[in-house]
Amino acid sequence: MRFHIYRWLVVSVRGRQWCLAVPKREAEATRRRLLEEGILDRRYKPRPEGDAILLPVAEEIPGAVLCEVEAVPERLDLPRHELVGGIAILQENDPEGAERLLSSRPSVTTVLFPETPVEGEYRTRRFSVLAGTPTTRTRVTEYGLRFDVDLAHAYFSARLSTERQRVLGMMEEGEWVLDMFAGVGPFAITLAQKAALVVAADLNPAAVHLMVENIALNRAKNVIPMLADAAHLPRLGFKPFDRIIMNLPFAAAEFLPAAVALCRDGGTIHLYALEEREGEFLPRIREVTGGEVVERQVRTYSPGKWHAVYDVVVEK
Ligand SMILES: C[S@@+](CC[C@H](N)C(=O)[O-])C[C@H]1O[C@@H](n2cnc3c(N)ncnc32)[C@H](O)[C@@H]1O
Repeated sequence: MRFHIYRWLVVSVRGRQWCLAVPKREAEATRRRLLEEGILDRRYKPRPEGDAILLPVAEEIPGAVLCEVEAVPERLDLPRHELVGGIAILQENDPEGAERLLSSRPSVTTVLFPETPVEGEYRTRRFSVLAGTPTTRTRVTEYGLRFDVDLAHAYFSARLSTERQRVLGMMEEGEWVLDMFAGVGPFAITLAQKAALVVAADLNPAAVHLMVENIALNRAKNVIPMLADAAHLPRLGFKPFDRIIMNLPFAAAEFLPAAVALCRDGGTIHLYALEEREGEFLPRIREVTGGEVVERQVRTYSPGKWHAVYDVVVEK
């Protein structure tokens, strides 16, 4: 993600908080992106400064500066959390904070704490229930689509909603799309709105099970779900795809030769990768194609690491 930053340091004695200073015309779109990524610090009020708006952020992300901002009194005592449908995921194991959150937010029915990071081949986490209904299953509404998710059994991130819309915006009507690591189907079902056909594969039976339900829920009749290892897809004799989604940030680069084999000349691959320096995966991409590559930051992952997406035009 790229922000247009006005660089200056606002010095004050109290209430100093990391903020992004963004031009007023971009403030609302940036605020929404930061909110989706769980980076906006809603304990503090954004405020105008000259021709910019200062948006409080929860961590020192690139371009953030220390500013004085006013607290939002009624939210001060709510723990930091990420919302996925009716589930709130806390960053800290705080059962009392979980109860406060549950009673102050009518849309939240369950509060979870992740006992593990995202791990394993299926990219899932283990959770403990801190408050509310003991479940890891919920329904997410995203840009008019509905996705049933089970956070303990299949990967899902609400923080990628803007990214899915970005890719949808790049598409032409009638494209053939392949989602190699489709999870419960959020990319596949979103892109099906413009595609002629979407083939959506995943190795995790629980993810494919939910994807089948989500296809039906959204009446996406042009999505074909598959329980499959992406490595086998080139052997299945598909017509070359116009667009390929590779959202397996820890290992997607290993599948690049398979993706290039499955893509038509002039088609686009969206490769998601976890990186520590800009352009880290460019040499891997250059091993398989010489086409145009545009890289952008999707979201921060941990200090010094971020999720990047490479939009790669395949040249054969
Ligand atoms: C980071 S998740 C992305 C899911 C989905 N695209 C989304 O955005 O919600 C990666 C997915 O890849 C699946 N996966 C891992 N290795 C795979 C493989 N070799 N072939 C197919 N799917 C695989 C996992 O089960 C997981 O659901």
